[in-house]
Amino acid sequence: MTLRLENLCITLAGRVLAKLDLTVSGGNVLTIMGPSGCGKSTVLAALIGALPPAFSMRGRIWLDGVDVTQVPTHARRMGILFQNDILFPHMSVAGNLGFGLPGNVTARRAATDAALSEAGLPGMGARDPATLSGGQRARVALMRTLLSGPRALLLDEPFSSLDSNMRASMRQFVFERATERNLPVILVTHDHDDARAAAGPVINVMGERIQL
Ligand SMILES: Nc1ncnc2c1ncn2[C@@H]1O[C@H](COP(=O)(O)OP(=O)(O)OP(=O)(O)O)[C@@H](O)[C@H]1O
Repeated sequence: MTLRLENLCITLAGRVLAKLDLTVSGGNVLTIMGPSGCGKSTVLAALIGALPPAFSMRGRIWLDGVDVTQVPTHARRMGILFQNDILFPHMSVAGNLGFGLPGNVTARRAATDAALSEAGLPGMGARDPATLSGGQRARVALMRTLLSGPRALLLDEPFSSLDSNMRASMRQFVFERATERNLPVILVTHDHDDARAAAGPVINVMGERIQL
């Protein structure tokens, strides 16, 4: 799968905030870094089709050769993961994983069981998410996103609430899942170790290369 940002230009009050023209192919990670407030999260909001009204955008967004610029968020199939991604507290782990999944009970059960195993949590579907560790919750949040069948994965500081050991293993877990599924990934981070581990190009919101 391929994600292409064609001459994307995002403005806020007449000022250019971000300018990107690039392609990310499946299994590759593009990292966006830059100071607080420079527009990193705004770029991701534009990609999922949820740009706040204060901003305007020109250019096109392509997923696998399909122009999704005007496709509404729910139909766009961009998976996004945030820092401190919240699992629904009133649902079990399996309930979280199966939320919104199509198919009958048996099909949903099979999908959530497979996701639990992949997350290293086999048989833990009935658990209350509050009883999981931070790393376990992060893996469930990723698997929930992946179960929705995204065609690209956007990561907004998804590792920053984890301690450094957990952070390294979660990074590896996320990048492996994305590679297996051939998903293009855009990672927003402040962390140089994250950027190095991503092993792809590192740019700012103007598309300029950053040397680590
Ligand atoms: N809904 C909004 N309406 C108007 N301006 C906004 C809105 N959301 C963010 N901004 C402004 O847009 C700019 C970019 O914000 P954004 O959240 O994309 O930055 P960021 O690079 O992700 O920052 P951080 O690293 O702190 O998360 C900032 O100047 C911010 O104040």
